Amino acid sequence: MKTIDIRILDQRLYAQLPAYATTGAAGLDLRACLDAPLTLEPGATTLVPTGIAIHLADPTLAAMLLPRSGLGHKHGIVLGNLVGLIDSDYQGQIFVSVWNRGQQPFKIEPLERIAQMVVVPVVQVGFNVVESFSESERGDGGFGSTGKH
Ligand SMILES: O=c1ccn([C@H]2C[C@H](O)[C@@H](COP(=O)(O)OP(=O)(O)OP(=O)(O)O)O2)c(=O)[nH]1
Repeated sequence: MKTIDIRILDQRLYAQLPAYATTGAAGLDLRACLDAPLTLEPGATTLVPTGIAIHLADPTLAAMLLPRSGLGHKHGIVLGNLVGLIDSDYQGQIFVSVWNRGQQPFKIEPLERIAQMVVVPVVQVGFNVVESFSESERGDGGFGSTGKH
């Protein structure tokens, strides 16, 4: 198992520390490190601090921030950037862009689990500039070119 360095920037999270040891779940829940509840109006987006910083260090790793299923499906609380990408050399606090795409105001409580993070492998490639590609079955067909069934 790989380990990565994590800094706890918000003292309140020390109570949650066991959750930052691996649990077998794909995603690590990220908490809204707010001082007071924050109401997000329909259509509004806000940047929420998570109280943690990670240093992946290895360029073949990245972390992705994703919505929590229940919040997204039931309340329309998703990410303003749709997916957040954490670079392997980023060392700052992780922020979540929280977007209320729903119809109702949504109150974010301090330390509420607001999004999740998953560490993913990244293949480092070099680009070989060419004039044309060797033939493939699909060619340039895309965007529904194969029909519905
Ligand atoms: O949801 C996110 C997305 C990014 N980041 C941090 C980590 C990431 O490594 C850094 C830069 O993200 P990105 O490259 O996606 O942002 P950019 O808009 O291209 O800005 P930059 O010029 O800083 O690369 O911001 C977050 O904390 N939360």
